[in-house]
Amino acid sequence: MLGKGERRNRAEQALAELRSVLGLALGAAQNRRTRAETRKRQLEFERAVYGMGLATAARDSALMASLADDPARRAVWQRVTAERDRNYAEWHESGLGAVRDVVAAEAVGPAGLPWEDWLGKVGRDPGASAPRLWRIGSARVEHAPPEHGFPLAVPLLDVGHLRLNSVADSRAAVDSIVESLLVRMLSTFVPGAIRVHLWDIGHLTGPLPRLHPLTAAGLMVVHDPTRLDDLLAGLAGHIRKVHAATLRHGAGSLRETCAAAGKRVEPWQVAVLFGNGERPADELYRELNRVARTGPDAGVHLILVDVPVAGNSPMETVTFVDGEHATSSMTGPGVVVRADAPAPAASVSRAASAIGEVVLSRRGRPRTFADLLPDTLCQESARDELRTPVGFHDGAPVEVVIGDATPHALVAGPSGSGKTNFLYAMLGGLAARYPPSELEMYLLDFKEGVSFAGLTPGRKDPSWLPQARLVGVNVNTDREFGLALLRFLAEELARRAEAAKRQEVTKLAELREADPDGHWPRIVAVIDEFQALFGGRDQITQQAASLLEDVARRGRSQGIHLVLASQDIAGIEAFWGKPAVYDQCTLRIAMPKAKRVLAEHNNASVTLPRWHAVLNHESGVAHGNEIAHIPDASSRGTFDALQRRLWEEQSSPVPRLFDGAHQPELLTAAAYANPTGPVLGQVIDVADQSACPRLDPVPGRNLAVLGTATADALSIMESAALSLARLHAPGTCDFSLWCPVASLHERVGRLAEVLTGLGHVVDLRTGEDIATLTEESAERPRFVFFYAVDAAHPWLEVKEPPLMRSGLDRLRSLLKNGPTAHVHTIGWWRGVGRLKDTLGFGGTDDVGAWVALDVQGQELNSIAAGQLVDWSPRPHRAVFFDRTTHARPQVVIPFDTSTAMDPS
Ligand SMILES: Nc1ncnc2c1ncn2[C@@H]1O[C@H](COP(=O)(O)OP(=O)(O)OP(=O)(O)O)[C@@H](O)[C@H]1O
Repeated sequence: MLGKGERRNRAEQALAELRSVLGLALGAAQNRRTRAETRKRQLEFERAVYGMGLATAARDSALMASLADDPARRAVWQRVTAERDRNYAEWHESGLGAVRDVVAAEAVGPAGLPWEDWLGKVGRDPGASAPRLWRIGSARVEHAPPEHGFPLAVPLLDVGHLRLNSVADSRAAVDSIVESLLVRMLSTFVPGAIRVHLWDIGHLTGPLPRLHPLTAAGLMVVHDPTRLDDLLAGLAGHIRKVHAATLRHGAGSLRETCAAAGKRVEPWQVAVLFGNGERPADELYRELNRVARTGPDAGVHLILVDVPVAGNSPMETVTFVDGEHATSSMTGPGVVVRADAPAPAASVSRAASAIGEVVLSRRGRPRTFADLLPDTLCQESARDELRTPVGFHDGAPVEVVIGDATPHALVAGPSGSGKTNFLYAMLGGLAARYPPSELEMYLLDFKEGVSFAGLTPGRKDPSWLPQARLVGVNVNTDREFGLALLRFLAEELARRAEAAKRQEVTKLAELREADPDGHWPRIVAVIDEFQALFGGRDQITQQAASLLEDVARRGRSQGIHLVLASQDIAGIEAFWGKPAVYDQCTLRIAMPKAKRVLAEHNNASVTLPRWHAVLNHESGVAHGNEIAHIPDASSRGTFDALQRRLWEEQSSPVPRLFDGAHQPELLTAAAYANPTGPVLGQVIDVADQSACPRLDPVPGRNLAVLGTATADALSIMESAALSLARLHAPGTCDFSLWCPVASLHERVGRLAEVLTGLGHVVDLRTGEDIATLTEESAERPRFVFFYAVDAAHPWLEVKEPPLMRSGLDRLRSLLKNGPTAHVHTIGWWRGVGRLKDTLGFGGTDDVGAWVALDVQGQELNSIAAGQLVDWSPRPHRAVFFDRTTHARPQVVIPFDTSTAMDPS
C-alpha cells in the first residue's frame, strides 16, 4: 500500500508531466500561429506591392522605412525585386525587341513612324485594308531606364475601339493621343477614306481645333453636344448599309472587293466622343453599345474619352493615373504609358488643310452633265432594269436604279431646290443609255410653266427627245389630263398583264424573252407636282388616287414606272390611310430641305448642300442614304444638246405635246383633217382626239351649246360648221346660219362667206325671217346653226293666224322631226333654263348631245340622262355629253378657229 505522501508525490509528478506536455503543445500552437501571422503579413505585403507596382512601392518612403524593422517583409521585398529583375532581364533580352519589331511591322507608315516622316504628305493608300496597329504613345516597364521604352500601338480600323479615361490634369495628354491618332489615320489613306465625327458633351466647337480645316471638306463633322442620338443613329445606319452591301457582294471583304473592282469603298467612320465620365442615358447607352459591338465589321470605330461602355466589344483602354502617366489594357499594370509629344500645331493644321483640299478639288473638279453620259448612246437593254448615274460623290458616280426592286420614285424638295434639274439629269442619263425601243417616257408637269415642253419640237428647235411619247405642260387646271395619263397607264398595264398571262410568265423580263419580237419597252411616267392631281374633293381626286395606287401596285412587274415629284409630300390628303403608293415608291430622292420623303428619323436632307440630293433605294431609311452632287442639267448646252444628238441618231415619232395654256388650232386637229361629224373641241386625253359626235338620221341628233362664254361658243359653232363642210362635198348638203344678235352678225357673216367659198349653199338669216323657219327638208342633209336661240324667242313666240302656230312651234317640230330627215340643229342657248324654254315640256330628248361652257354641273344634271355632272366652269374649257355614246361627260377644249376662218 502506498503511503499518503507517496500518493501526493505521484499526483504532483503526473500533474507536472501533464503541465509540461500541455505547455509543449501550447507552445507549438503559438509558434505555428506566429508563423502563420507572419506569412499572412508577407502575403498582404506582396499583394499590396504588386497592386501598387514595384516602382511605386519603392517610391513610398513610409513603406520602405517599415522594412527596416520587419525582416519578414524585407525578405518578401528582396524576393519580389529579385524575381522582377530576373524576369525583366529575360524580357529585356528577348521581349523588348520582339515588341518593337511587331510595332514596326504592323504600324507601318504614318500608323507608326514619327510625325516628322510623314506629316503634311497626303496619303496614297486606297484603303483596301488597314494597318493592324496604330501607335498611341510609348511605354516602359516601371523601373526600366528610359532607353528601354517601347512604342505602344493599338489595333483599331476593322478591329475595335479605343477608350481613354482621364484624370483632372491629363486632358492635354488625352487630346494629344486622339489628335495624333486621327492625323495618323488621315495621312495614311487617300483623302476621303476616313471620316471623323466629333462629339463633345461640354462644347460645341471645342476639341481638336487643329483638325477643323477638315470640316470644310466634310471629312470631319462636329456634332451638336445635345444630339448624341443623331450621331449614333447615323453610325447605326452606316453599319446597316455596309452590312446590306456586304450581303449583296456575298462572301469576302466588301472593302477588298470594291477596291479590286475600282468601285467606291465606304470610308471608315471614326467617331470621337468626349464625355464626362458619366454613363449616358439608358437608350443612348444601349445604342452606343450596339454601335460598339457591330461597328468594327462595318468600319465604324469609336474613340471614347471618359465615356463608359459595356465590356462586350473589342476595345483597348488607356487609363491615366496622373497628368502624364497612364496604364493600358495592352500592357497591364507595371508598365507606364505616356502620350507622344504632339506635333507642332501649325503643321497639323496645314496637313489637315492639305487633306481637305484634295477632297474639295476632287469633288469640285467640274463634274458636268456630260460626265453622266456613256461613250456611245443608246446601247443598253432595259430588260431587267433602268440604271443611270445622276450625280457624283467625291468624284465617283452615284446611280439611280429603276427596276423590280425599286419600281417607282418619289422626288421631293421645296421650290428652287433643283427637283426639275434632277429630273432632267435622270431623264438625260436614261435617254442616253436606252433607245426608244427600250424606254418610253410620259412627262407631265402640273406646275405653271413649260418645263418639259422643250422635249417636243418647238419653233426655235425642231428636235425632240426620241424616248418621249407624251409631254403635258400647264396642266395645273386640267387635272383630267393627269387622270387620262393614269388611265392610259392602267390600260397599258392590263395589256401587258394579258400578254404575260398568255405567255404564262409574270415579269417584263420574262415576257420579253417569251415574245422577243414584241414591243415591250419600259415606261417611265414622270408627274411633277403630282399632288395637284389631288387638289379637289371631287371625283377626279378619288379616281386619281385609286388609279395611281393600282398603277403603283401592278406596274412593278410590268415595267411601268412612276416618278412622282412634289414640293410637299405631307400635304397630300388623298393618301391619308392609303399608304400603298408611298410603300411602292421604294426609290426616294430628297433635295435639300425636303420634308417627309425619307423615313421619319432620317434627316439627311436637312444638312444637304445646294445642288445635292439624297438618293435612297431603301424606302428612305437612313442606311440607304447616298449623297450626290447633281450637275446642272437644265442650262443651255446640257440636256438640250443631248436631245439634239439623240434626235439626229435615233428615229422616232414626234411626241405629243399637250399644253393647257394653249388653245389648239382647229386646222391642226387630226379629226378636222378627216371629220366624221361636227368637230367640237379637243378632248383632254393622252391621244390627240376631238369630240366629234355622229349625226345619223335618227331622232335626237341635235346639239346644244350652252352658256354665255361667247368666244368659246362661237368657236364651237364654227368648228362644227367647218368640219361638216369638209365632211360633205359641195352641193351634197345645205347650211342654215341664223343669228338674231346684231353684235355677232359680222362673225356669222364671215362663217357664211367661208362656207360659200368652200362651195356650199348657205341660208343666212339675221332678222325676223328666222321665225319663218321651215320645219324640215328631206332632199339632202341640212345643218341649222342657230345662234343665241333665246334671243330670237320674241320673234319665235309670235303666233300667226289662222292656225295660230308660232315660230317656236315650228322650231320644236324641227328639233323633233328634223334629224330623221337628216336635218340637224346645232343651237346655242345662253343657259340651261333657256334651252328648256325652247324645248318645252317633254322636249329634252330632242337634243341628244350638248356642250356646256360656263354652266355649273348641277344645272346640267337634268339634261344628262341621270348622270351626276361633276363640273365647275373654267375659261376655255367645256364639258361635252352625248347621251348615245357617253357613260360620263368629257372635258374638251374649244379650238382656236381664227386661221381656219381666214378666207385667204
Ligand atoms: N445641280 C444644279 N446645278 C446648277 N444649277 C442648278 C442645279 N439644280 C438647279 N439649278 C438651277 O436652279 C434653279 C431652280 O432649279 P429647279 O427648277 O430644278 O428647281 P425646282 O425644285 O424644280 O423648283 P420649282 O419647283 O420652283 O420649279 C434653276 O434655274 C436651275 O437651273
